[in-house]
Amino acid sequence: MIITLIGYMGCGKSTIGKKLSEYFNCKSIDLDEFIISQEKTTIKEIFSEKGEIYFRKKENLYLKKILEKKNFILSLGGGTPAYYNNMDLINDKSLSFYLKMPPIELASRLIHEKDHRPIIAHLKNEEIKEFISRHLYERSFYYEKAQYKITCNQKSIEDICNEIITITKNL
Ligand SMILES: Nc1ncnc2c1ncn2[C@@H]1O[C@H](COP(=O)(O)OP(=O)(O)OP(=O)(O)O)[C@@H](O)[C@H]1O
Ligand SMILES: O=C(O)C1=C[C@@H](O)[C@@H](O)[C@H](O)C1
Ligand SMILES: [Mg+2]
Repeated sequence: MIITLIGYMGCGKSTIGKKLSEYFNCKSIDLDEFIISQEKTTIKEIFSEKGEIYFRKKENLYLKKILEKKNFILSLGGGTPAYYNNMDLINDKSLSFYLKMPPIELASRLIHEKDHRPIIAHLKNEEIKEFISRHLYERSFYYEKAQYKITCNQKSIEDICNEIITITKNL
């Protein structure tokens, strides 16, 4: 079984992915970390040296490569679903879960962690909330293609993992 976790930056994909992999006793793969290890540089560097289009090409390439494997939890990048035919590939090969969070909560998390996230690094703190609201609205079209949607606001990491586990058990 492959479980993919989808959602905006800061919604908890990496954290939930690691926890679920402990429960299912399988590997957890983080697409951003996979890209960093394969390209031997940071995402920030890729964006500034080679540009976003190069990043999106590599992201699509590594996604396809990872989806050839079996039995793992995959935490996607925040933008992965919005490019190429990535959502079709994801839904074809895995059980996809959208970790849904309101922009206000995402903004309060990301305001402290924006430096290594090139999409928001240039924004002033007071601009972040509005940017995320608009960006999330645009991205939602793709995120909503996930097979399952988990409302994550006000829920603990454990509660979110339990919801995902329950869904997979009832399949
Ligand atoms: N349900 C939760 N309750 C409280 N804190 C959480 C929860 N989920 C995640 N966090 C915290 O929010 C921050 C962002 O989480 P995480 O890095 O897992 O998000 P992400 O979706 O992988 O982000 P990115 O797309 O930038 O990689 C972390 O500091 C994490 O500990
Ligand atoms: O939302 C986005 O477009 C991104 C999210 C991150 O996970 C990284 O994949 C990168 O910083 C781009
Ligand atoms: Mg992450």
